[in-house]
Amino acid sequence: LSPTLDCNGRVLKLDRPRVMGIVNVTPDSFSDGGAHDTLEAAVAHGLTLAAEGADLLDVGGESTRPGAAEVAVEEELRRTIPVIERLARETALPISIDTSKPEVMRAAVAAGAGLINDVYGLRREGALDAAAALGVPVVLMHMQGEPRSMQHEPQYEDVVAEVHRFLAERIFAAEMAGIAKKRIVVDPGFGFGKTLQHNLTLLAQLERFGELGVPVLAGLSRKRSIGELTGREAARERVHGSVAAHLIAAQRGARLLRVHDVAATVDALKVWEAVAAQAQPRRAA
Ligand SMILES: Nc1nc2[nH]c(S[C@@H](C(=O)O)c3ccccc3)nc2c(=O)[nH]1
Repeated sequence: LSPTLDCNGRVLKLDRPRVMGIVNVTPDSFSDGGAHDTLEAAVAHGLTLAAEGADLLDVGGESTRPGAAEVAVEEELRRTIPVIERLARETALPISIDTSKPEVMRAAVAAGAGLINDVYGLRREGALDAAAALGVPVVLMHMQGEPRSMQHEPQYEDVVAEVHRFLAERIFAAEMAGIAKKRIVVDPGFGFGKTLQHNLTLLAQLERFGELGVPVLAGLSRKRSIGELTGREAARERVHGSVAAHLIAAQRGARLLRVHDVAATVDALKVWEAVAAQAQPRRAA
């Protein structure tokens, strides 16, 4: 399987695991918090991740922190659109917009974004039609419940089967709305309505999602589960655990890894790729 995604003219090859660098444009991610400072800092951060070897940049304006209040569409636009415009001009990388709102999807693609990354799986009103009309690839992620409530004792009969079924249904819904299957990526949504045990089970059985016939994205970077396993309270001290988790995800078929720490992940994947190339006959160039 060597799919490529045409992201608004910028091609993302998924012939091997690729690194999606996270550019959070939420005031709480840059201490000064002023709008202009936030914009400059976000653009600078995106350029740094590009220099570290990111294959694409994921721009998000809404902190989907559990318990977080919804961000109004105007605020989300104010945060993300200027950053996407600047990054689209200053890097050749594909840019994804991390949003669930159709208005933000439209404005982001107009500003140069080439991929929609929706943690809500295009379930908001108008999202499916907006994504279909925009003609860019989409990431469909599983979430149980809503961001505010998802971590209140999440439960599953069989977490892999239930997440698998949800993603199969979202793929079907997307195809019915006119989104070609070759433009779809799926994601089990680590940390979105899952306990540590659920996340570990999903990672251990990540290959199951390859059965859906579309590329798989994994995003564990600096998440609570990594903190619980390593005892690292501070997010920035979870780099090693995050790299380990993403290497396991790559080993189990993930072709997109959504990470904060691009340089560390790129290095780990270079080691993985060299060995993977040994194991099989010459991989397709
Ligand atoms: N496709 C895809 N998009 C994503 N956006 C995010 S936000 C997440 C974080 O820790 O980055 C997060 C979760 C909860 C609160 C704050 C931030 N996580 C994913 C993911 O796992 N997959």
